[in-house]
Amino acid sequence: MKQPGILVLNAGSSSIKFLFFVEQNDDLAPVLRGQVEGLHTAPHFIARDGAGRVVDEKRWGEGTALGHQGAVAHLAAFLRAEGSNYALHAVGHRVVHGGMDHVQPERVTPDLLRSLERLVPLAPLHQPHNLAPIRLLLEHQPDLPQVACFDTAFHATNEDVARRFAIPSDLHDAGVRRYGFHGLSYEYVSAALPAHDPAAAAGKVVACHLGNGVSMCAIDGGRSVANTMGFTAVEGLPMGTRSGSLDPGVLLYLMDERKMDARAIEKLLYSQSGLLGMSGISSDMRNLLESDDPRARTAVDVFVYRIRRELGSLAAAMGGLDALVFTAGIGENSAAIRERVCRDAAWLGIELDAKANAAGGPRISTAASRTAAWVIPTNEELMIARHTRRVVEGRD
Ligand SMILES: Nc1ncnc2c1ncn2[C@@H]1O[C@H](COP(=O)(O)OP(=O)(O)O)[C@@H](O)[C@H]1O
Ligand SMILES: CC(=O)OP(=O)(O)O
Ligand SMILES: [Mg+2]
Repeated sequence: MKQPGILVLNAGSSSIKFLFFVEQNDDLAPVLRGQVEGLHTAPHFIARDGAGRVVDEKRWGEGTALGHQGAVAHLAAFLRAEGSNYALHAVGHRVVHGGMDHVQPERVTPDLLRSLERLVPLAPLHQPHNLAPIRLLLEHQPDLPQVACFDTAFHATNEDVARRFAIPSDLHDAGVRRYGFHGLSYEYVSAALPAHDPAAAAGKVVACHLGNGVSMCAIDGGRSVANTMGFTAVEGLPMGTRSGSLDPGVLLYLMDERKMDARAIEKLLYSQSGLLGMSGISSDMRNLLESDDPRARTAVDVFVYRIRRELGSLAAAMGGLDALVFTAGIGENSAAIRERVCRDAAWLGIELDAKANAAGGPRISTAASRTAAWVIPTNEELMIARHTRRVVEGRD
């Protein structure tokens, strides 16, 4: 008999990541995982089994415009062959923006898809790509259960005061408000923290999702109370290629004096700013940390400085701090960035254990540290698989 499984898709702007989960000891375990990356440059597909062995790989030549549709078609063919021991039971998708109306994982219907399409302008780098495979599957396999899991949903617990921009309230009522993102990552980290630090998990935590997209979240008693990202995933901290927050007056200046239109400003803020824009070298933190170019140093300094300021702000929003948690590509892998952030946070009671930090944690603060610091690798895909199983089967 074929083992039923859940396929999870996390479709980004230039890559599609997938994992195939099956039931194991009451939880879900990945038996296949992989990605198609470089969709617009030199596409590369790689798939591994549960033990990490490469089971399939394909490279397309430089300049091949495989696109999301081509990547999904390749993935479907791979899963038909390699996944023949498994039965595809349901598909779970990461969808970055759920807007005002979608605050928990939902079964996909044509109506839901139409509603999510209206949010494309609020997440131009993510939403169109998140929705493309949903649309394809809805067309070709309408009976296959699909579940959309939203990055915004975890922040639905934020109070009104944390959500409002100080603009006329009719705009707020129309949805121009702060939503917050990386919620699947924060939800996973919150679910994992009690096993490490039950007292902090019941208390006040700031989690730092430092990846290509970067945000920080204040979590009190397991509930999100504030997030550095807002209406779109461009607010807050500087990111790989996104600017983070800037004086709205800059936008008016760019329009009036530089004659830039919305598309040109979008390109500037989403694709040409952040670490890449400041350094002129790379959006990849590894390259900047290795470089001795002063512009690379400036980019890293600004990145760390903004984290320092946001940490104070998020701790203030909760009136205290019991633990700081690092996650995602930079947070999980860069001891140097963690060290700088923790040293800046000494005033909040964090005392770094340099050896533990160099070793990657999980606990990177000393036993005597008043406030704990942890490294907890995120797992957005497992969170999506769990949500998908719950929505489709009505159980956890
Ligand atoms: N060892 C490392 N040191 C510093 N940065 C790292 C390291 N490994 C990965 N990163 C950084 O993590 C970022 C990508 O994070 P990731 O969470 O994988 O992003 P995505 O949002 O694409 O899932 C890149 O800036 C990359 O440079
Ligand atoms: C919401 C967001 O910024 O996502 P990512 O980190 O995948 O770009
Ligand atoms: Mg990410």
